[in-house]
Amino acid sequence: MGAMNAPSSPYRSGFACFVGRPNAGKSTLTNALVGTKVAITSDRPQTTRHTVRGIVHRPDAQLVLVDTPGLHKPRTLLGERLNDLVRSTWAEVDVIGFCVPADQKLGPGDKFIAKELAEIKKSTPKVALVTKTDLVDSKRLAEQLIAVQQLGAELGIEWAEIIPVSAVGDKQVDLVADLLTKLLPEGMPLYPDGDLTDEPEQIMVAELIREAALEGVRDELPHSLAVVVEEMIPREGRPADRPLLDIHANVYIERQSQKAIVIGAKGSRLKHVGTTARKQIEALLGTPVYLDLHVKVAKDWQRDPKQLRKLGF
Ligand SMILES: Nc1nc2c(ncn2[C@@H]2O[C@H](COP(=O)(O)OP(=O)(O)OP(=O)(O)O)[C@@H](O)[C@H]2O)c(=O)[nH]1
Repeated sequence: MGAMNAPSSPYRSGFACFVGRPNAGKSTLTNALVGTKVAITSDRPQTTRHTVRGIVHRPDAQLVLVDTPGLHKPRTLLGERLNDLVRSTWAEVDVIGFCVPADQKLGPGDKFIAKELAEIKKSTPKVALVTKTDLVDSKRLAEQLIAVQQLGAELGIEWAEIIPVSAVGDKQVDLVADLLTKLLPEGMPLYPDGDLTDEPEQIMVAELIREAALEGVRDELPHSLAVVVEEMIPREGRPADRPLLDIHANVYIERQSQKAIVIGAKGSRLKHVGTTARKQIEALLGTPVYLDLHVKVAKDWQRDPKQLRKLGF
């Protein structure tokens, strides 16, 4: 039978990244597509600092999602590095998804990013994703779809697709995967089946600690906190059925005065941060963890290239 039928569609593989202003729903959509929590989401902007990949495996395609930090107006060296990282990621991927939330009018932030997008080579397909459709009625959604269409026309971007999607409401998530994979080049699988992310574990662990340390004090320490996992080693002499992973991590802040905020009265806050992070790390790695946290001052690390390198930027 097979020989007479139209040839089956070729295997496709490649990279996609979602761009959009902070809080546009990029991480949540990545997680919904991959089906497991890989990127760190939060209801506060700019928590995604590292390139985190999620991998969608399909019988006929493999879609590797590269999650970038939000592009923003650089104020510090760190800001510039992040923007460079974003741009170099855009230039390398096979398809770009431009995310705009349905519940907010297009603003200068979206235009700033769309303008950058217009500069990316024509051969890279660009898809517009109107996210969070569960938050609006159909009239508002239609308006947003038109606004996105017009923004593209204004800037000379030809959208390969404009797709409304709700990651939280699980509406059209599969369609997004279908349409993105169709736009990928033909090619072999890039990762072994079953891999969900190639983000090194230490970076994911550091992200979880950073999230916990920022909880509730983001206004006081918005960008001045970095976490480095110094080591992760299985505790020696444990019985095979009761393993324990020792994790030593440093929380870096910029100024001595911020130390008190992180540590709290008699160390109460740091203890809470440690417990919260430990539970999440245990869930991520599937093993009991002993987490040892130290708070250190790295003076003005955002402006110092040597410190930035040490902190992984
Ligand atoms: N109602 C609803 N909320 C959503 C949806 N997708 C994301 N959100 C919420 O919007 C907020 C931001 O989502 P993220 O996925 O962290 O956004 P992001 O674009 O990755 O943000 P940055 O990492 O700051 O760039 C979170 O509170 C999410 O829960 C959705 O489909 N529906």
